[in-house]
Formats: sequence, C-alpha cells, structure tokens
Amino acid sequence: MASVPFELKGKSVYVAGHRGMVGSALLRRLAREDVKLVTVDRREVDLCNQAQVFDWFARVRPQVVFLAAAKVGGIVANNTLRAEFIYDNIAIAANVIQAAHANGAEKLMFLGSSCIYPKLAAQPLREDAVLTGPLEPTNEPYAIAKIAGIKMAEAYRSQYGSDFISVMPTNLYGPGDNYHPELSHVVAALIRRFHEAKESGARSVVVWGTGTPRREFLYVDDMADACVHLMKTYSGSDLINIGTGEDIAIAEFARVVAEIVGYRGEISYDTSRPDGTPRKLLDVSRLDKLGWRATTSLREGLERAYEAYRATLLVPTQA
Ligand SMILES: NC(=O)C1=CN([C@@H]2O[C@H](COP(=O)(O)OP(=O)(O)OC[C@H]3O[C@@H](n4cnc5c(N)ncnc54)[C@H](OP(=O)(O)O)[C@@H]3O)[C@@H](O)[C@H]2O)C=CC1
Ligand SMILES: C[C@H]1O[C@H](OP(=O)(O)OP(=O)(O)OC[C@H]2O[C@@H](n3cnc4c(=O)[nH]c(N)nc43)[C@H](O)[C@@H]2O)[C@@H](O)[C@@H](O)C1=O
Repeated sequence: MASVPFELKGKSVYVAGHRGMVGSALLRRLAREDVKLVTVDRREVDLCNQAQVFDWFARVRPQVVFLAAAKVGGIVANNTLRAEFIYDNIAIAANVIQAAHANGAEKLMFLGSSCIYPKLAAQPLREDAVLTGPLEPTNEPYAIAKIAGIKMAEAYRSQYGSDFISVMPTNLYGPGDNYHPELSHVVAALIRRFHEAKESGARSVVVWGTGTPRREFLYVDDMADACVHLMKTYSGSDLINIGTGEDIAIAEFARVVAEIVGYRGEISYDTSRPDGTPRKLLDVSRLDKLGWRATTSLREGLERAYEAYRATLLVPTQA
C-alpha cells in the first residue's frame, strides 16, 4: 500500500470520464502536473463492458486512476432512468476498480456523491453518516451504486492492500455541464431557463419544487483541484467529503442565477416537481484538516458558468 505524500510526477494518470464536466476539469488541472495523461474514448472502451475494460487496462496499465466516469443527471434523470443509473454505475465501478487492481495500479480515486448519505441525516453531513438510515427515494439507485463503489474501494484496500480512496463531492457546476431542460442538475437548468426567458422576453420562469430545499454548490475547477490535492496527500479507508461547507435555499439560489443572467421577470414554483433531499450540506472538516479549501465564490463560479453556457450557444450543432 502506497503512503503519503503520493508522488504523481512522471506517472501515467488515467482520467475515466475525461469528456465529462469533472473529467475535463481534471484534465485542465492535471496539465499543470508533470504526468503522462491517459484517456480513452467511450466508443473504444465502454466502461460498462467488462471485456473491453479488462483488455484496455491489461494493455495500458495506468499507474494512477481518477474514476470520474458515471451515469450522471439531476433529480428527474435519477428518478426516471432508475435502471440505467443503478446498472451503469455498478458496472463502471466494478469493472474499473477490479481492472485497476488486477493490473497493479498504484492508486485509484473513486468519486461518490453527497447523495449516499441518508435523506434525513444530521447536518452538516459527516462521512460516518453513510449507511445509518434510509436514502432519498429519487436517487436511491444511483446512491446504492455509489455505495457499492465505496465498499469495493474499501474491500480492495483491506484484502489486497490497494491504495484506493473514495471522495464524496457535493453538487457541482461549471463548464462542461449538461444543459438538458429535463435531465440536468439545477444549476445548468436554471442558467439555461433564465437565459432563454431573457432572450425571448418571457415574463415568468418556473423553478421546480417548493424552493425550500437547501443545496451546497462547488465550482468544478475547485473540485478538480481538491481531487489532485487528495490524491497526493490522502491515503485511507475513510471517505472524504468535498464541498464548500456553505449552502443556500433553492429559492434564493434562483434569484442569484436570475440576477447573474440578467433576467428581471417573475419566478414561480412548480410543486408537482420533486424537492428531493431537504438539505445536503457537507461537513468539510476532514478536507479542511487535510489542507484544502474551496476558493471560488458562488457568484464568481456562476458568472464563469454562465459565460461557459453562452459559449456553447456559439458552437454550431451537427446536422
Ligand atoms: N455533477 C455533479 O453535480 C456531481 C457529480 N458527481 C460525480 O462526479 C463524477 C463526474 O460527474 P460529471 O462530470 O458531472 O458527469 P458527466 O456526465 O459530465 O461526465 C460523466 C462522464 O462519464 C462518461 N461515461 C459514462 N458512462 C460511460 C461508459 N459506459 N463508458 C465510458 N464512459 C462513460 C461520460 O462519457 P461521454 O461524455 O462519452 O458520454 C462522461 O465523460 C461522477 O462519478 C459523478 O457521479 C458527484 C457529485 C455531484
Ligand atoms: C449532485 C446530486 O444531484 C442530484 O440530487 P439533487 O441535489 O436533488 O439535484 P438537482 O440539481 O437535480 O436538484 C436540486 C434541487 O433543485 C431543485 N430544482 C429547481 N428547479 C430545478 C430544475 O429546473 N432542474 C433541476 N434538476 N432541479 C431543480 C430540485 O427540485 C432540487 O430540490 C442527484 O440526483 C444526484 O445526481 C447527485 O449526485
């Protein structure tokens, strides 16, 4: 089992999910490290396909793995594509973790989610709250798959001495987000909806649920920086939460997004849409003790995210 500090320098580093929001932020962050970056296109290796994953790992044998590939989406995606969320996420975690072990990877980081904590766990959410109560029903399949990944990393550490660690990110946002009107997370959904309302002159915008749930939001480049920091400085079976330690009610958040986008109309609430977990604020004291803190304020991050969204509108769509 490797120890800390863990040296990344000169190593081959595989980012699984490199085209996604977190994966692409990891590539930006790792470009500042002296490493050999390794990625593979999903058309060549489908991470749900055990044979393809095992074959690719046996050929490439990456020394370090950031497991940032997953089936990901907002509350409605999680609640409706329930079979895909559990199957894909269990398969990806099982295939990549076993292949990394079988091919001698020195270190692996598994990305879980704050959704793994019980729906009504005490706030802020401490890492030891995992498996202490029932999960939020809208994302139970995703959370169960993520808990399976965490338990695999833990089991490989205890049985084989593998240096596999698990981190639990809060709700993330930033460049590379998914702006699908139904399937996205709240940040991307509201940026798009307020922008379209501003452009069309619409007088009212609908926000889902009651507006009372509280969420914590972390800018994705801060997330990537935290992952690299923890890869170098942390080794252990305990989970590590990654967040800002601050949260905001969805109604207030919607007003901040509207202001940044420049939408001045009304905001209404569709209470037929799910609220999900009432509150999901992470206890970040372990992360803090390990020497990392978020540096991008919510307003600054949202401004950058809005800029990134507008840039996507300039890219011609393929016929
Ligand atoms: N976004 C968030 O708010 C949060 C995310 N997380 C976790 O962070 C990680 C990254 O999420 P995020 O970047 O937001 O998600 P994205 O959807 O932006 O990216 C996911 C990536 O995984 C890849 N992928 C999915 N399925 C497969 C597959 N079968 N084979 C190969 N590649 C696959 C996708 O490939 P392609 O682009 O080719 O489809 C994509 O590159 C995930 O583990 C997620 O659970 C945790 C908490 C919050
Ligand atoms: C990160 C985490 O994210 C997911 O959980 P979630 O925190 O519930 O994510 P969300 O971003 O979709 O919603 C946050 C809140 O915002 C409200 N809300 C308002 N208006 C819109 C809206 O327009 N879209 C969405 N999606 N939500 C809206 C919505 O009702 C909810 O109260 C997991 O499934 C899982 O994927 C996961 O890991």
